[in-house]
Amino acid sequence: MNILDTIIARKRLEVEERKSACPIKKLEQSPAFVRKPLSLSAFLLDDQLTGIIAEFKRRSPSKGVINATADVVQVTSAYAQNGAAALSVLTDEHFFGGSTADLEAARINQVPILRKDFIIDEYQLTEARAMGADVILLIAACLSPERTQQLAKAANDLGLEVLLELHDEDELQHVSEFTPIVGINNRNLKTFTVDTGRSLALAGKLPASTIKVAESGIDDIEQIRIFRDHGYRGFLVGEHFMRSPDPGEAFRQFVSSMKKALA
Ligand SMILES: O=P(O)(O)OC[C@@H](O)[C@@H](O)c1c[nH]c2ccccc12
Repeated sequence: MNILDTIIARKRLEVEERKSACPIKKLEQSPAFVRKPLSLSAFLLDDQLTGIIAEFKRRSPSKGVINATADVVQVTSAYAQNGAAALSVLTDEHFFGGSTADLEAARINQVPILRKDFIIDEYQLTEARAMGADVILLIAACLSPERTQQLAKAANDLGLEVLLELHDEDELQHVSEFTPIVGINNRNLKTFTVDTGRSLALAGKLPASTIKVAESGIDDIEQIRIFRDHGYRGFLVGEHFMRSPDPGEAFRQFVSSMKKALA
């Protein structure tokens, strides 16, 4: 079994446990349920912002512990105050050290929040809405095209936007009217190999109207310039900031150099 299969197998059990612990009706009573979600598309297309979706990630199966001490409110607030177009917050506990509480804490910020998790069931969409997320991730590598469409439509019906994550050309069939924002993950979730050429290779194969996001392995401004030249409007960056003892400050410095370099 590859790592993605292992994660999904565990996720299925977790979701069943969560369903019995907290019925949908209860999730729907959460205060976050009545707020109007923010639009990732609008924030990504806002030229005053950077296009960066800045991630809060404590650890990962490929890298182990990335940052054991970072404070979610401090870091995500620094991201938001320094031009992040959106926040990505890991909510998977077992493999990434994230939690619902992390996302709820990040909600003090007025920028879109992506619930970064492995979504396989409608219940997780209601959960995402209840914890205050604006956007959910759907990973083509662990869903059939039909299932992707169903989940994307259900997410839209709940007022959530979707970031559809693809890794290769075969997964293009997952794209539908419900997924106008597409991320190309440079990391293969089955083998962990990272190749930023993935985003470049797939850029031209997406429908022209797609809002494109380059994901993973991004650690310098020159890469962002190249992605932009290939039509990318979004850049999902985690480790490069989280690796720093002060990820918020690392983000601020990155953005300041980026403004100078890309002015
Ligand atoms: O830390 P990086 O290399 O900057 O990558 C961020 C993000 O793209 C990565 O965390 C990610 C992309 N898709 C995922 C799916 C699940 C978990 C994590 C991810």
